[in-house]
Amino acid sequence: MATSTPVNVPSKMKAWVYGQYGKPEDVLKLESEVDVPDVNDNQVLIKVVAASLNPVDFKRMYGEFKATDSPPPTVAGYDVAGVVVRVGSKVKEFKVGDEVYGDVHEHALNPKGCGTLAEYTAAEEKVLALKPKNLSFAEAASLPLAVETAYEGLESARLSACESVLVLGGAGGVGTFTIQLSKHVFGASKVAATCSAGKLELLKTLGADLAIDYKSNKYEDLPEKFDVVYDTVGEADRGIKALKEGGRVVTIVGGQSVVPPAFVFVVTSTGSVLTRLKPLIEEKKLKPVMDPKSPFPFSHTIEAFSHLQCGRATGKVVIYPI
Ligand SMILES: NC(=O)C1=CN([C@@H]2O[C@H](COP(=O)(O)OP(=O)(O)OC[C@H]3O[C@@H](n4cnc5c(N)ncnc54)[C@H](OP(=O)(O)O)[C@@H]3O)[C@@H](O)[C@H]2O)C=CC1
Ligand SMILES: CC[C@H]1OC(C)=C(O)C1=O
Repeated sequence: MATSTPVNVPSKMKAWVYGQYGKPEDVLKLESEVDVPDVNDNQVLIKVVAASLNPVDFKRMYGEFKATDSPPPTVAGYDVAGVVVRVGSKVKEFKVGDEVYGDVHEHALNPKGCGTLAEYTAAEEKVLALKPKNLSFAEAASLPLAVETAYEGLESARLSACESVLVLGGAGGVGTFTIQLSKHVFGASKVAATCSAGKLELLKTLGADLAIDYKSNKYEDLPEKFDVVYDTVGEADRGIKALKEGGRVVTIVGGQSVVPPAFVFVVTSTGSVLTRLKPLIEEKKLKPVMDPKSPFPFSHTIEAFSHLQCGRATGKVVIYPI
């Protein structure tokens, strides 16, 4: 069992909380007397240094997943980077003082416990990893849910070395990691990706061999076809038309009719993916991509949500300092 020196932890904290489903600007409130979460035997308590936003945050707030959600009141937020201040009795991998990061909700559509848009959060040991020393807390907070979705989604599509991939939505939180992982981890022979005209060069620096301006090109009409299409924008049906014989479309966007060879993928948060990618992160072969407006200070979280909801964020929207 990890040994630890007790750290003074207050009983109350600031946190962004919503008591009912609705739009962030209507229901999300900064409260100052929220109970600091307890930790069970398998959890650690984290002093939050940075957090990042994901579309699932506002979709959950709208009530899109109410059938499987833990009902409000809810502390919002999935991604965290911070410092361990307390460990449960069965925690083995971490000790007080460790710098950690992760997506605290193992099952994105069935989230339980405290979110990360708070001064403290609690998380199961298995969803966390040690923060790479070459990443700031803000950079680290930008990775977990998006990079795990990119990695696990590519695994589910069985992208293998020397195969080709088309990423629909290459400039987003998930898309920027999907390009990098396809090239530098999965060894794709050809990586193509779509974005608007102003982001073409960014996608090439991330590893795209071909960046397609989706506003002036219909990718499914291009002569080149792909083994895998990774859809982050809800275009699985069009993606099928861009496939080679035997190809497959992995889509991460719900609410669309999806037929084989397309399938829907939903991320499972696990620190093991972050640990597996740690050498690549330390070698700078896998890099965080922060939206130019990031980071937003904790007090500006509503503005951060508005920016993310516009659907034009480039890379990740990060909340720092907290
Ligand atoms: N199933 C799962 O496990 C998960 C699902 N998701 C879902 O995946 C989707 C993407 O998430 P995330 O990457 O965080 O989203 P982002 O908000 O980060 O995506 C924003 C990006 O999308 C790009 N974009 C928007 N429309 C298009 C389009 N038609 N073609 C190409 N690019 C486009 C924009 O680029 P531009 O300005 O150039 O248009 C922008 O850079 C969301 O719906 C999210 O809910 C996310 C994570 C996990
Ligand atoms: C099933 C798609 C849903 O799951 C996550 C994590 C999102 O962001 C979604 O839209």
